[in-house]
Amino acid sequence: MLELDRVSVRFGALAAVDGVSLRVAADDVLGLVGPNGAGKTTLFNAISGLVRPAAGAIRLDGADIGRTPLFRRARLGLGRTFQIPQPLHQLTVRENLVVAQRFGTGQVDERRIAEVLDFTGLAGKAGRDAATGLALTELKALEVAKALATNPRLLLLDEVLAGLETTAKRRFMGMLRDLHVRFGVAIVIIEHDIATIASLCRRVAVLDAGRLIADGTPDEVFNDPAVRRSYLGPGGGHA
Ligand SMILES: Nc1ncnc2c1ncn2[C@@H]1O[C@H](COP(=O)(O)OP(=O)(O)OP(=O)(O)O)[C@@H](O)[C@H]1O
Repeated sequence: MLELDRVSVRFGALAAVDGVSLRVAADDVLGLVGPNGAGKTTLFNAISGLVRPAAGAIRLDGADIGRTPLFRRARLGLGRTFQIPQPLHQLTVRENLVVAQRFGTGQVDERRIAEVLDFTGLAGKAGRDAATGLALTELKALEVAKALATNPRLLLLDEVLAGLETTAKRRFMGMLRDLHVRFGVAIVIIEHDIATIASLCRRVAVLDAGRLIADGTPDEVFNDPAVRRSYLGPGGGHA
């Protein structure tokens, strides 16, 4: 469904994303990993329309969306979350979903919102102030809920699991697996923890200094000498 063809993003002299070609299929759960500053978030920004690539093509279902505005990409089925949850201040959880849904679909679908609140475990918190009334796990769930409210076919998840303690992380991973099956959404997830990626994803892509250096099953990728050198360090230990 999504095809990146030699995509590059530059900030001045820095090639933050450097000639990346990658395909994501409708049934993929793809892990995107790499050291800090490798270009993962920038790649998400290019796909979702927050930054414009200096070169290369981004295609969704074969159509070039490289110059398509952000909201239109959302309406084509691209959903994303942000690394640092930023709910709208002075709006409730439910109102945050309404705003996100209106942006991403152009309308408000109460049934979908109720379904998403229920699915993400936020139904009991729907009336809370989203910026001040939620714990970290709930804030992360709200990020996913906002994206889900827009009926995405592909969800880009930027470190949604980071900072969660073990039990909450396990529950959250279960929710992501269910989401993939129940809503038929393809997932690309940025995550630093290798064990998490290996358990959640059938496929892993590795970025290093803006370049894609590996793309395969977790087994293939994490045993690739180039990945071990660059991502895991010279000793091959955990990052
Ligand atoms: N708006 C910007 N202006 C200038 N440089 C930027 C900008 N955004 C990102 N960069 C730089 O681009 C490179 C890639 O950053 P990016 O945030 O995409 O990496 P990342 O792999 O997501 O890192 P992390 O794992 O730390 O989140 C870094 O060197 C970063 O400093």
